[in-house]
Amino acid sequence: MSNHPTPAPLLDYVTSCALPTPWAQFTLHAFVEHATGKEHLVMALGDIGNGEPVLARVHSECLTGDVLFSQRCDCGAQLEGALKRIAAEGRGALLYLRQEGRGIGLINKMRAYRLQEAGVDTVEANLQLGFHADARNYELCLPMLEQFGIRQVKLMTNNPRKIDALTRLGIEVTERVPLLVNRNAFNNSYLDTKQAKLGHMMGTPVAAVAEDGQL
Ligand SMILES: Nc1nc2c(ncn2[C@@H]2O[C@H](COP(=O)(O)OP(=O)(O)OP(=O)(O)O)[C@@H](O)[C@H]2O)c(=O)[nH]1
Repeated sequence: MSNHPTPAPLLDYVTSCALPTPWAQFTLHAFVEHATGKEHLVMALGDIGNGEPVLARVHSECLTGDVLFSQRCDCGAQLEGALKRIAAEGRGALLYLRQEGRGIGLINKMRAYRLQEAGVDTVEANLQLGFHADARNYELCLPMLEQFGIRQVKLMTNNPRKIDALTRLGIEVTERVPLLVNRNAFNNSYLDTKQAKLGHMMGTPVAAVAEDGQL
């Protein structure tokens, strides 16, 4: 018998409901994180527990982009693009993690935006405020994916850190699906900085989410 105690669970699965969207009727699942009380979500579609790799997105909360239509980032368009792709495939999962502002929160992200308005880039702004360039970790993804029996994902991301993080957690990323959407005059230099300083794989951008969901 092992002397190692079983690690305490990071979060609890709480409940689910139907979530009709313009593209498909998802099931919304809610978890509560023990350490913070934050409510993390999974939008699921189709039979995601059948052992086949699941088209998946790990999406960090961005209230300004996801809800308030901000063009300063690509977050809202990525959220919409990912859901459209899952709907088109008829199967997939979007993990909605409450990691606003790359983990520094909304108010601090707004402070970082003010610094960017004064000329510094998105990474330097975080550092000037005393934060890491990217304060996120992805350990919650493991129990969230395990809840549905998901061990392999086709991950919609441009961020190599997400692929590394999931791989280290024991989730196999069988494929990376680029999510290049909504480069515009307001977020152009932000996206360039992500590529130059955070290692994002930005490839050839397209202007916007296409009507048919093909990105
Ligand atoms: N601190 C900070 N956070 C930002 C800024 N712009 C967007 N964010 C946050 O960054 C997170 C999204 O990160 P991104 O770098 O766009 O994307 P990613 O999640 O790393 O990678 P992808 O999977 O390719 O989208 C969200 O939590 C946003 O709120 C910014 O200028 N400063």
